[in-house]
Amino acid sequence: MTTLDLTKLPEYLKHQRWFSGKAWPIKHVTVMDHAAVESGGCSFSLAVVEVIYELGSPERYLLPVHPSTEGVRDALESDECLRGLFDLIRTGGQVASASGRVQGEWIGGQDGLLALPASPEVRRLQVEQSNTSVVLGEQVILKIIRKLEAGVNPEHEVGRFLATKTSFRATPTLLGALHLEGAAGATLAVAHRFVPDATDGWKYTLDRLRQERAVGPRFQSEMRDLGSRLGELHLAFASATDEDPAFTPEPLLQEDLQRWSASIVGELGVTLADASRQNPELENRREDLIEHAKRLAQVPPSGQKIRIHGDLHLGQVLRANNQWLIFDFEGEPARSFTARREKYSALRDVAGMIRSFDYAEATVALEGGTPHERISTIRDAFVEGYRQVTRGAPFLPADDDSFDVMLRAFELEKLLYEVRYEMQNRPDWVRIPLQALLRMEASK
Ligand SMILES: Nc1ncnc2c1ncn2[C@@H]1O[C@H](COP(=O)(O)OP(=O)(O)O)[C@@H](O)[C@H]1O
Ligand SMILES: O=P(O)(O)O[C@H]1O[C@H](CO)[C@@H](O[C@H]2O[C@H](CO)[C@@H](O)[C@H](O)[C@H]2O)[C@H](O)[C@H]1O
Repeated sequence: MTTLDLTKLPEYLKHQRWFSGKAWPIKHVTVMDHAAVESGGCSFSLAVVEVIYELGSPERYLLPVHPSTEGVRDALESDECLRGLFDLIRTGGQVASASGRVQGEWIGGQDGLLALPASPEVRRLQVEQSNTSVVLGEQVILKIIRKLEAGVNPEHEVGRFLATKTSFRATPTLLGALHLEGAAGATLAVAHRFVPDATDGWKYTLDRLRQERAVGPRFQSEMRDLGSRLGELHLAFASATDEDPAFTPEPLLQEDLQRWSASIVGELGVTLADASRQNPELENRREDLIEHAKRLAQVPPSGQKIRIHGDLHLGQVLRANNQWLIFDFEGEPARSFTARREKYSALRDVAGMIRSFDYAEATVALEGGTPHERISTIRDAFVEGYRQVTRGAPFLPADDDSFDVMLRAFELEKLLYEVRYEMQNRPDWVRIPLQALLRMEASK
């Protein structure tokens, strides 16, 4: 691309909030594909660049930019350009790129456009994010993905499946997306229905825990509802037919249990080696924790593997109009798209949410509040709601013992992921999963 001064890009990238390679020396940046977009009164370059580091794997980023004398300027600072990108989505428009094309996709039908003016107001979200999200006309939330992954984007794939193939509506509906087709193919942006006056589940739960010394009947019933919504989501995933092979349930085999168990044992080795330096007490728990992980391999196989949320925690649910909505189907950011799209036991999501209750209680305790032992009540209410709607579902283990052993093993797996996540991202928080590891009761 002639108009982009590639020598200026390393400096530009290092100043961007969403650029995750700030700590690594960049060898060079190359353009994989680019398009000249002229839409909604704005013209800019939409480039996909590959950043090659001195060490480590290359990364791809989306750069919607205006070439300028200093190098480049972010085109998303302009409301006109944001509206231009959204226009491509809502009109299903396309623009040729150097080696493929940029293609808009609208699945929201005419209803999705009702009450949305031709030139909607743009409101930027005041959240620290690794993507850029804006609200358009208070109706649509448009997320422009900054760091691109090769392959099928799970957030788009899941949102599309739920919106077009199921009756599950406890999620902000996917309205459309923008894709780059061709050798550097990737989903560049997703548009969902914006839910006004929503509180995220993390804030909502912290407020409840700050206000209530004991878990009152209302909070308990809300947690039961949360469990039921998750159960309904899993029923929706499991309803897939052969038309959607990426979603159709598959039998859960002994070798799946063995593979998952071995992977948790491996993660224990790596994670405890690092974490024991911070808390040597962990070494005394090693054998018990390994036993927990190994019990997973001994469960008699029953049930199915299905698509799951994959990174479920309280920050991935919204509370609006006294209802829970589940969103953000991207999966765990540290895993590849292929790994995030794997079918798994549904209990992995149940375990993820249970871990989040512990985080919420620990956060309130760290603020100076005394822990009130409320977690088991919340957990029981959540699991009860889940079990109520999924009773007899073919994807769940056939007996209660297997359910319990599998759930504990997945809690351990999530705990280990959290220890690694916190050590890398928020070292002050690592004590939350570490304390939980120390508390995990000996395997029976
Ligand atoms: N459809 C929606 N309606 C209302 N608020 C939303 C919606 N989607 C996301 N949000 C808000 O925007 C924040 C960031 O969205 P998210 O999809 O989690 O982006 P990211 O994956 O970049 O973190 C969420 O924490 C939530 O508060
Ligand atoms: O929301 P993301 O998809 O980026 O998920 C990542 O970040 C989460 C933190 O924001 C992290 O979640 C962990 O902290 C939460 C509290 O902030 C807690 O509720 C979760 O239970 C805990 O796992 C998540 O693991 C990570 O993938």
